[in-house]
Amino acid sequence: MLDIQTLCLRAGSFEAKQISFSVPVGGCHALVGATGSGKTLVLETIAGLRKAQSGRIYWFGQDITTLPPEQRKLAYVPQDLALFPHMTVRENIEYGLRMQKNLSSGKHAEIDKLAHSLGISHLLDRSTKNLSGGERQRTALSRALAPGNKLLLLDEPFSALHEAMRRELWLLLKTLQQQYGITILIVTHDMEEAFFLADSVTFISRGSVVQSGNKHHVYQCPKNTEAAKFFGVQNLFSAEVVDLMADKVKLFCPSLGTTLHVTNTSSEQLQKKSAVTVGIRAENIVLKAESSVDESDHLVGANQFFCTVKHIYQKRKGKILLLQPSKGTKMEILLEADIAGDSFGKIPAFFVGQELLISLPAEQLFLFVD
Ligand SMILES: Nc1ncnc2c1ncn2[C@@H]1O[C@H](COP(=O)(O)OP(=O)(O)OP(=O)(O)O)[C@@H](O)[C@H]1O
Repeated sequence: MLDIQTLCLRAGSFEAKQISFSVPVGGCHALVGATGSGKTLVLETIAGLRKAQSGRIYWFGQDITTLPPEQRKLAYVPQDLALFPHMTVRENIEYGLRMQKNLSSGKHAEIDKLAHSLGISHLLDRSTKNLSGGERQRTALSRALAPGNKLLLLDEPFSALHEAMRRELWLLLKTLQQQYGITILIVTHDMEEAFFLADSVTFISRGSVVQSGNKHHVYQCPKNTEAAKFFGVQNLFSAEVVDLMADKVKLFCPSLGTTLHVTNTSSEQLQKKSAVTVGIRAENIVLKAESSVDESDHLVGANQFFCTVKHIYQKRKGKILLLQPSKGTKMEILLEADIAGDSFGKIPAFFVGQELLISLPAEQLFLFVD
């Protein structure tokens, strides 16, 4: 296991404090957070390029906190890849083994096999200067894996690549992980990448861990408003607690001009009149078919209200609608609804200015006290 225990570090005026998380052997863990939150500094400290102020780093039961980088038995691929431009692809890949004075004829065969697995056999004698982005990534991964270390640290490895190439390399990385039994710690901004590659995630903000755990749990139960925003809860609004019931909490949300019932929430920290934040993912907003809207508006009640369509964005499949609540506080509050292709049977056409009845299902609402 890679076990990071209460790691503290400093770079200039920036401090990362009490960073703790663990990655089981053979697992993949994603370190995520906004730009400047300290992800690279944490990775560099684990790699041994930066000194920890306090805390411990264990890899496979060994305390590696103070070991020099070359004794940590790990591979590190920095954001800029740091390929040697004056060397060929093969010389780059062999570099680590040469440093370890471990380049036997058997190792040459292993490198050929590794290059084959990474699809760069035909590039081995080329200079790294004119490689494409994807070829550079494959070369950097080969160089990292060649010495046979089983812990791979990757700093935003695929961020500069276009979507199709990124997906191809995700699949390649998964295959290599299984083939070579590698444990991976990856820094990424990209939630899709984190969810595709990793089993667990740690979200850090301003140098502190906000939430760490299984990726599904973190996605389904973000700990606070900041984590919710980061994990894709696009719609977040201030509200006030009106009533606490056994199975739900009743809120009033001025910006939406409506009463909301929220289930799936613990009311322990709540009191009547508590200020809270309520949120919903864009894909969980439900549009009601026009035929179900009664002229007397009797359908409009808790969790259901009319909105006007302000903007429509086309997606590859479906649409994003930006909706203004008709009875809200008339501030420029917009709800983002992500309408999948299969909803079009209900409402065949959308247009700006259209009035729609929407529903925010009580069990899909998040409630935060922060
Ligand atoms: N050597 C340094 N001296 C002073 N400050 C530094 C140094 N290195 C990094 N920082 C600062 O520390 C903070 C965290 O940097 P870090 O590179 O870890 O962020 P990050 O989360 O990896 O960001 P990004 O996602 O943009 O790469 C930033 O504010 C950065 O400017």
